[in-house]
Amino acid sequence: MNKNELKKWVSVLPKVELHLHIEGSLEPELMMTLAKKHQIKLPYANIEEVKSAYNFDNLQSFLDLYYLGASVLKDEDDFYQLMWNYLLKCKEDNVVHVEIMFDPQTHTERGIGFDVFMPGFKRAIQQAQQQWGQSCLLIMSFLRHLTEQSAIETLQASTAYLKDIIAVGLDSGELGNPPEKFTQVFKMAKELGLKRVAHAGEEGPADYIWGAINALDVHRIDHGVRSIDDPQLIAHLIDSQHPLTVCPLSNTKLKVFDHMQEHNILTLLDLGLMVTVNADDPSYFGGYLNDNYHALIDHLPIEKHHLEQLVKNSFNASFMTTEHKQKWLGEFNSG
Ligand SMILES: Nc1ncnc2[nH]cnc12
Ligand SMILES: [Zn+2]
Repeated sequence: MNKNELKKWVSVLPKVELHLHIEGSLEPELMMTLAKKHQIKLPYANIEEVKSAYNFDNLQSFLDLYYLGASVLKDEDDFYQLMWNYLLKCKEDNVVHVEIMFDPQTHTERGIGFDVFMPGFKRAIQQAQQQWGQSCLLIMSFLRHLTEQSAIETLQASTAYLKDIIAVGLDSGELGNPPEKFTQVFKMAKELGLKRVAHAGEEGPADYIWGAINALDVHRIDHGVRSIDDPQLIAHLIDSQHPLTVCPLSNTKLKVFDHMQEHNILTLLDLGLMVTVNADDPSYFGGYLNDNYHALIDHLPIEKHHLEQLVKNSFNASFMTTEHKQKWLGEFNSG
């Protein structure tokens, strides 16, 4: 298959997305509509100005605009619309199962509680489930630039919605906020029966990946591309098959790699790590899941068997039931 054929083939393949921040799927159009609805002043005159502001030097320069953008989300309908728009993209990209992160503290810090955003998210998810059988799980992510106490309070505030949440995660500014800072709250989450993921080794060192594994007992590492700096860690990840949820367009937009041709995803995959492809914050980084696969096809010497492995890995690395997994992988193997 040539590159165009590979792109078409992967576009229609049933896929899974495991690293997606719902707040990072807020498109400029909805951002401007909601700013107007709630009379919120943003430093952008129009949609073109929003888009042209999306030039980032590093993770923090992105996070500043991401939190600013999220400030337009205020009532239940806003959260419904945000989730609904993303789920429509899943349908378009044939993402049959998705595990979506949301950042409660981005909203609770502004006085907007679980009783506002959770019903909005759930309404959209139920509707997508009913309309086309969309499978969707939610991951509650703690902001690591805030204190562990704030994360504990967030976990406590989520009590009424724990049945709707599959896992906890850890995101926001990585450098200076090692996983060990959140040992206690991850232990509490584990005792509540929640699964665990954490961003590590995106901008931060390989040591933070060890920290996420050893102190937080995570099932998956979000990003993890800096694992390449530590041969012992690479050996461990090959052995343990801890999945890495890699986000190619995000990594180039945030200058983790200067160019897609320098991305190490194929190296990690060929070494035998359990690597997956994801979009992270699609509206900020220029593409949804298919766009991320297409970028790899455009810039790396990636072949059909690599793509098959990446897609299979994301089914295997997901938190869907074994039965559900077997159903999809069975269909995949039978062509
Ligand atoms: N790529 C990313 N890294 C850390 N925190 C985030 N929050 C949203 N996207 C993020
Ligand atoms: Zn992320």
